[in-house]
Amino acid sequence: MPDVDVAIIGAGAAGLSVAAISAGLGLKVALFERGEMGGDCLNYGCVPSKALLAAGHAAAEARRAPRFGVHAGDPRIDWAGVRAHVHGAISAIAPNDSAERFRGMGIDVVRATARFVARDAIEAGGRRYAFRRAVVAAGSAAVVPPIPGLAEVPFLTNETLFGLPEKPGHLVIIGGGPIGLEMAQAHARLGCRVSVIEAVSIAAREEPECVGPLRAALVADGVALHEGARVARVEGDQAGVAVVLADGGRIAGTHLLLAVGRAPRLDALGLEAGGVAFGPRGISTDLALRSTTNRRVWAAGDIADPVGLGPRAFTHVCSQHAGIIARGMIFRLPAKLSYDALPRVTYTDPEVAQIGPTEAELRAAGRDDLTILRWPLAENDRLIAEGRTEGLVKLVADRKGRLLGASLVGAGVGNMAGMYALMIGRKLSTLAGAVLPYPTAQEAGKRAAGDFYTPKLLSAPVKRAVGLLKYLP
Ligand SMILES: Cc1cc2nc3c(=O)[nH]c(=O)nc-3n(C[C@H](O)[C@H](O)[C@H](O)COP(=O)(O)OP(=O)(O)OC[C@H]3O[C@@H](n4cnc5c(N)ncnc54)[C@H](O)[C@@H]3O)c2cc1C
Ligand SMILES: NC(=O)c1ccc[n+]([C@@H]2O[C@H](COP(=O)([O-])OP(=O)(O)OC[C@H]3O[C@@H](n4cnc5c(N)ncnc54)[C@H](O)[C@@H]3O)[C@@H](O)[C@H]2O)c1
Repeated sequence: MPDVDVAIIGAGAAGLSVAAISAGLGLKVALFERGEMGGDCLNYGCVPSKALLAAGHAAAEARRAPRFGVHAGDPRIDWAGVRAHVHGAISAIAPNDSAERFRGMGIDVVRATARFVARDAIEAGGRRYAFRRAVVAAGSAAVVPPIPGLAEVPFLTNETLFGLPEKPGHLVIIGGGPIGLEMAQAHARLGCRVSVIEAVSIAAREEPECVGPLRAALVADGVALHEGARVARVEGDQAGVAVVLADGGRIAGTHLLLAVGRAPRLDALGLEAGGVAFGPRGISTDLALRSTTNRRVWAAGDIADPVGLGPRAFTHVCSQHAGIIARGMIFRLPAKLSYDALPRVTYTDPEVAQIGPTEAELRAAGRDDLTILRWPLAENDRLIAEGRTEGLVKLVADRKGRLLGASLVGAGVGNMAGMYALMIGRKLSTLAGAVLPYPTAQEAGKRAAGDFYTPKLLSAPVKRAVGLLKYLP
């Protein structure tokens, strides 16, 4: 007889979502967490990084104010105040993810490391829990690459960066993906020297047309970008730490941050004992997020490696996964994961948002029926009024005008991502015909969508028809 209906390993965004749904539907749930409730997003990820960015953006706004005729002087950064804001944001959200709240839902929250000891049993805190179904939501951690010398120098990851008591004098960041870039801009705007060392090019996954404005903004913020740079080794330096490049270059700083990607937390899970197949990218699942080898087990969040799609490390993907698991595991309905309309936003200034695939990804998948529509933000009245005209909206549609992907760059464009996520697969006429409030940045997308129909609307047959219609009474 199983002890619990659902056993969940990990109380991050994914595990908490599955736990709340399962308990809400009356199932007996055990939730295992060895670290902080709320996982990465709350404690070491989205929340502190966005809070730090908010502080950096506030400083940048103060520096920008003279262009409006407003002179507040150069901002003074009080690092203790910045830290208080970051940790205040975590504390304000923490009750939502707390053990007390989840115990209040009737969930057995066990603060211990959990591991499979059989295909239908988990051990944690010295107790064995036989389960009907299990969900592995153990997340991912920062990759520590095999760079010579790294073991001998102090370095930061997302788990230690936000706990740093002192303001870094010169933050050297290895990796120019979303973590590296968000943290580079936040620290630069808060008065730190920042260098980013990127092996390929910054924001390499993003639409190249969107990366240009971001690169220009980072350089304007004073971030030293070293793209196409190969790290040969790291070593101690009188400044703190130095990164030596393969071309002989040397970048010395006070602090080193690693932001070179994520690896699934597969350690300590006893996946072999559970008969749960996994690979270097995570737990192998089908598109219903069910383990390919143990049909009692599902995976959710960063640790899931669904066949053909691969892992995606976003908090909103965790809730998408929870919905898929609820459908398949609890309701026994067909469930199939798709990232066709998945949004993602890098919260730099300007923000970069991608909804669905990029043009390059669609072309690589063999799509040759694409219509590309662009609208520069320089022609948007609201952004002109606010002095933030850099950026663009780029829409990729099929021949019939159905939206396949959208790429945005500009101030605050992340707030528009939801609208495009709803638009994926729909005709652009929905957006072109929508009545949007004036003046808003969203109008740029409506104008881009409208361009799909303009040539048809102004065609000779339509003009002829209008010519005849004018004679009607
Ligand atoms: C700096 C940074 C910024 C980010 N910003 C954003 C953002 O703005 N927007 C966004 O959508 N995403 C963002 N992300 C990604 C987002 O944080 C992750 O996708 C999300 O937190 C993953 O949630 P999860 O539940 O899969 O894993 P986690 O949050 O890592 O939770 C897994 C939990 O499992 C526990 N655990 C692991 N093994 C065991 C075990 N054996 N027994 C018991 N417990 C165990 C861990 O302690 C952990 O608490 C960011 C990430 C980082 C690092
Ligand atoms: N705003 C958001 O939604 C947000 C923010 C932060 C993180 N995240 C999630 O976390 C994930 C991880 O972010 P990340 O930035 O750590 O990883 P990433 O994989 O997105 O980027 C890592 C970068 O490091 C570079 N790199 C790797 N090894 C290197 C080396 N030895 N020297 C120099 N450069 C090297 C890569 O070329 C790549 O550009 C993201 O993919 C995303 O899913 C999301």
